[in-house]
Amino acid sequence: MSSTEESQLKALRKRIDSIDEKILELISDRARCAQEVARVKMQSLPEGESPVYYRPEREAWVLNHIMELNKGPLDNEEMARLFREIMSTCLALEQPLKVAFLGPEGTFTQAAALKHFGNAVISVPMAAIDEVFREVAAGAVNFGVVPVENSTEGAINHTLDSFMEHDLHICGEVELRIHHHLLVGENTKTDRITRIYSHAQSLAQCRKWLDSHYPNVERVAVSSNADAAKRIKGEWNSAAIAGDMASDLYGLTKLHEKIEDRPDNSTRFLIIGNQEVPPTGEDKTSIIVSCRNKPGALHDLLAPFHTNGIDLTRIETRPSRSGVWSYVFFIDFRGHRHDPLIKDVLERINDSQVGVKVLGSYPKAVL
Ligand SMILES: O=C(O)C(=O)C[C@]1(C(=O)O)C=C[C@@H](O)C=C1
Repeated sequence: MSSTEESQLKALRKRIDSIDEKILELISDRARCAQEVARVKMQSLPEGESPVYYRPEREAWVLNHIMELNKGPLDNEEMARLFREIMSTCLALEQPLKVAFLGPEGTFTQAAALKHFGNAVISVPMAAIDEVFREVAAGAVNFGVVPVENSTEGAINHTLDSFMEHDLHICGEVELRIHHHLLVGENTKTDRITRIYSHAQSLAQCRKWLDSHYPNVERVAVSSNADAAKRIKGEWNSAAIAGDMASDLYGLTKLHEKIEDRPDNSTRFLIIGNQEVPPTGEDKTSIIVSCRNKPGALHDLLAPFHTNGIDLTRIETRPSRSGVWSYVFFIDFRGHRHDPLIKDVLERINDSQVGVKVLGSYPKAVL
């Protein structure tokens, strides 16, 4: 390196050091503000109530605001991710959040939980979707994260069914781009792979790629792709399909990257809790409606949405679990349950159908 380069580097690093010192001071200032916020939340409480530290509507506002102000060179998502982590750490000063997710460690659901809450939360793996619901309902954790739909494979029925059994609120949503990789451990000779493990959904999402690259290799469905990654660590000549988190966690090698059949493969996850979230202006609402099995029932159900100009984003049908109702619709739409037009729709559906349960209104995914 020439002496001119060396002196340029030295000067730039001096500038970086001074900027870092300012950032440090500002982050500490922000953290002290969050501690003050916690104190205010404590003091204004009615008798017997506990403070609500986590405020998804405020977090969505902060992240959207940062993205509006951002002029680069970092792109909006990167900048919001940095602020996501700062807020996560500030919240941990107010209250360390415990978040249950569909485990084991290294699943896409854990990646979604950390994307939504940041890395300062305590994430707790659960063996099944229903266990995540039960853990939240029992108050053992503050929130839960469960997958609800995949762009290639459709609805996650276990999640929809669990909503019928538990009285929990949806407090948020996360969308995650799902990239699958073919992973191997150090004992596997890459030309001798005889088995490929993954979750059934992940095998399905990579079906065409597997058909053309490994048509004669046995595909074994296991309980999660993180479990697949864990298994092959000690096995000879087997591979797993899983994502980055599982690959890093178990120290595996990526033999082929991004092998999902559809490049836009993504999964939507829901945050479940006990808290109702106020409007942000960019919200979604999810409801369950049970209908009588009569001609025109679906038309009658959807008509109020049409007349009030409400944008439906998803509709799923599930068989009803009680013998009384024959089918149940899960409907997502834009807007908040407190918006006048939506209040009106909900009242009209309530009059014409057997039952409506509002699962929650929550900010549209920011990141
Ligand atoms: O504004 C609040 O209510 C806060 O608690 C502060 C803060 C933040 O760090 O900005 C932290 C946690 C909340 O979830 C939202 C925002």
